[in-house]
Amino acid sequence: MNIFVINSGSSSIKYQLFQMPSIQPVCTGLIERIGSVNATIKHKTFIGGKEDTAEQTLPLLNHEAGLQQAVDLLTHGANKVIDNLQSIDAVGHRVVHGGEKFASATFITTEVKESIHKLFSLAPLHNPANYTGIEVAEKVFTGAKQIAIFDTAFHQTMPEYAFRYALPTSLYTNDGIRVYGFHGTSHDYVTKQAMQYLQNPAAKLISIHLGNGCSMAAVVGGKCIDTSMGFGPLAGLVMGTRSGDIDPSVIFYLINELHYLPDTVSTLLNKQSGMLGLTGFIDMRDVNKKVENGDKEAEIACKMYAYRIQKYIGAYAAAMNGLDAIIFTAGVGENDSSMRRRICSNMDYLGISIDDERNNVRVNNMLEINKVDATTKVLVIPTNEELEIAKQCFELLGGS
Ligand SMILES: Nc1ncnc2c1ncn2[C@@H]1O[C@H](COP(=O)(O)OP(=O)(O)O)[C@@H](O)[C@H]1O
Ligand SMILES: CC(=O)OP(=O)(O)O
Ligand SMILES: [Mg+2]
Repeated sequence: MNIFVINSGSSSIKYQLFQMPSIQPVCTGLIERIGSVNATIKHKTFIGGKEDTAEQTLPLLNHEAGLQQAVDLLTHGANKVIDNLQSIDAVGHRVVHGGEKFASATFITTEVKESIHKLFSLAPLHNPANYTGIEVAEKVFTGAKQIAIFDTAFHQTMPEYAFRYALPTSLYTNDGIRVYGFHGTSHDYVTKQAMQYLQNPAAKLISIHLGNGCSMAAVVGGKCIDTSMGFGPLAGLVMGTRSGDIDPSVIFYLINELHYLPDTVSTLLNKQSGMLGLTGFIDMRDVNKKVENGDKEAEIACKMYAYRIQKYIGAYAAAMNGLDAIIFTAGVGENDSSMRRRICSNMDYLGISIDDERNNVRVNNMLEINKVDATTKVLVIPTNEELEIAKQCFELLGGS
């Protein structure tokens, strides 16, 4: 069964084609800097044990243009992997916000699309791009089932005392204002890997997803009990362009005293804050270069980024009344050993202590980086949201 997975981010698209039940992709792709004249596409194919990569830089003004390009690469040129688009049986879409409605993989109908559309304002960097992905896929993969996998679904197991805000009850019951949580597919994937590795199906785990968006989840026995993002993907950790937790009084001050408009505040917190606001750079590799050159602002930004994560680790160890392992994943979590070192410093009270030599090893699969005698495991686990999405689609379609 051919399953094509689309993971549309704010400025990137990741895609993978699987011939399920094989979990080895036939091809993978990464399109970055969408919205610019210097967008890049990296299209990798894995056929007959041979890996091939095609790379190009081109103008891509929006997600639609990006997806069209990906579709062309699937069916044309030296790196094509299928003869025609009709051979795709299902398209799995990562959808960031699904509200309270969706707790598992869902066939996309007009009503499902409406629900995704209604949530645009709560996930402004993501749901519009996810929606475009669905519309394009419906047009080009006309023979395929369209399936949505929601970032919010994994967090639906949170207890009510963890997902409610202390606001008047009607704002929850009538208006759905509560914690939803995001990156669920990633937290689900890496915690399952960790449980298997630890051979402990009841493990108390903290999953730390550090990409452009960053979030953490406390997971006991495979079930999420708390997470750092909230009503939208803006709360919690310091991110590439998002502020994470701030006192809501700041927003009133911006509006009432500094005369910001609500939309300008939204843009400020979603697109101009985080590492970008603190250092002028979104990409942690650029921030790290500034730190190496002795830049004080970049140093304090990295300290803030790590300190926020340390505080959440403490909170989640308390929430779970114990801790077996913490997991680092996504772009920064998987690749940035200096940030992992910062986060794991002065955490021996919680049994967290990393081995510098192991922390600096670079591999593409799971790595245990704690000292051998540390009581809490520290694992680096590459996430694979696309594979998890393909598996959930396959299951929904009756495969096993
Ligand atoms: N070698 C590296 N060192 C530090 N950070 C890295 C490295 N490689 C990637 N990153 C970070 O990973 C981020 C992207 O992570 P990713 O999980 O792909 O994010 P997203 O899915 O949100 O686009 C980049 O912004 C960059 O900061
Ligand atoms: C929800 C979210 O922040 O996703 P991403 O990290 O892909 O931007
Ligand atoms: Mg991501």
